[in-house]
Amino acid sequence: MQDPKVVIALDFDVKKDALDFVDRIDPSQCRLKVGKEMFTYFGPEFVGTLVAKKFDVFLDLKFHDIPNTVAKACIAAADLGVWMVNVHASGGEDMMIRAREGLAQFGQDKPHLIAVTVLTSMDQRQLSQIGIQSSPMEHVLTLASLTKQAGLDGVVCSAQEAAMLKETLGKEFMLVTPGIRPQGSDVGDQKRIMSPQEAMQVGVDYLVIGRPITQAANPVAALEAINASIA
Ligand SMILES: O=c1ccn([C@@H]2O[C@H](COP(=O)(O)O)[C@@H](O)[C@H]2O)c(=O)[nH]1
Repeated sequence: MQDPKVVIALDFDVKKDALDFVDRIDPSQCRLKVGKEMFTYFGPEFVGTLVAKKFDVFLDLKFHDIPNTVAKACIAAADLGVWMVNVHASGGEDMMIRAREGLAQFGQDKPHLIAVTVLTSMDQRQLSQIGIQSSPMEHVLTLASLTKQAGLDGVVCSAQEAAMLKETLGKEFMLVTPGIRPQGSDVGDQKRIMSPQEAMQVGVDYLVIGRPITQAANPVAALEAINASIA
């Protein structure tokens, strides 16, 4: 498969379980995401193991700190050979610019740099609890516009905002969407969700999918079914 669209969120808490799963899948069929849980348990060495197995790895640590610290963290991620790294857009334009500038030294080998807008687990009620009165759609647009202005490659958003963002910010601006739920799967803590097929139809570039695959009775079959549904 050229350019696999599914990025599996490998949120395992036992390294052997994760590696058993990884050994049953092919890098041509999906990419892998390592987030805060696995990175905290198993560290950079685990990321290196996945890279050595030829997987494209999205290191989803959502950096959010002062510009100098975030730039150096992004450089450390690039040193691991990851395909994609991210920061929080709410860290501001200066922080995002410094992160982008820090990665420039990697030339053609630099990872994609994207920014998280509004977490897919958040809805209008939760936004207003943290003092944001705009709708999720409006706030995603504000943060995605700032991200584009800072020269990053794209954003993490929900698929519900994809059509609006592609229309406003252009087709080249990459959209990476968690909160993907195949019909009938458990929604869990996600609020702004969409099915894999619908997400592809509205222009999403990469679908981040965790539990609907990793906690399925047969995770490999679950991945195959999703890939078939979006082929
Ligand atoms: O807005 C965001 C940003 C990141 N995530 C991460 O994606 C996966 C989703 O896993 P599921 O099991 O498919 O819900 C998870 O690792 C999150 O940390 C997100 O969900 N929303």
